[in-house]
Amino acid sequence: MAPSLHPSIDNGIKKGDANFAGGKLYCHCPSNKVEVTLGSNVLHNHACGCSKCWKPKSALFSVVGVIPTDKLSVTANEQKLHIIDESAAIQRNACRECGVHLFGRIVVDHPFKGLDFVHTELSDKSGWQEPQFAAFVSSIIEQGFPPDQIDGVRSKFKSVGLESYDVLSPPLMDAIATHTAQKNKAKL
Ligand SMILES: N[C@@H](CCC(=O)N[C@@H](CSCO)C(=O)NCC(=O)O)C(=O)O
Ligand SMILES: [Zn+2]
Ligand SMILES: [Zn+2]
Repeated sequence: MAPSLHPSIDNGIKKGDANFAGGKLYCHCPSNKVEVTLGSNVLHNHACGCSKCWKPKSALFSVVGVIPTDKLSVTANEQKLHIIDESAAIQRNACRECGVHLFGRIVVDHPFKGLDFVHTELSDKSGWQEPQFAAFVSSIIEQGFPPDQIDGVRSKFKSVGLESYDVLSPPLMDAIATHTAQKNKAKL
């Protein structure tokens, strides 16, 4: 059986709703769930193969999108959250009990500062923006995926309409490079 890329990708992608207004995310604890309320849809939703993003059980990829920080609030059981790695650019706030990542916040100078990274599969609503592309695909090899099977992964993404990249998509990489160029100019 082919390995699961992600449950929301394996059987084809369901398009989101352009007028979707947001909803709540819940961790996987059976009770006293951490609850996060999002006041809008997400942007730049994508599959991510990196080793740091939270993936559901047995999936090779995470699906992660961004939302402005001021549209996100923790509305229940915040005391269960802890930051996985304080030194990472994206500070991933996870539930201490079930391990699910509720949101990742950028606190350092970064082109995406002001945006939080979230996993819309933690919501019980549909209408969230669908994944737009696959990022950090080769990173799954770093985590042990057989390199001779990576073409199959890229083909599977293609068959559901997603381009594969080994970093982020070109428009997002351009935004990061523009930010770096501006910082470099400021130093001259
Ligand atoms: N090969 C590494 C790549 C990790 C990486 O750079 N991840 C990206 C994308 S995360 C969501 O798109 C990133 O920006 N990371 C910053 C951070 O995690 O703080 C690996 O697989 O670990
Ligand atoms: Zn939990
Ligand atoms: Zn990632």
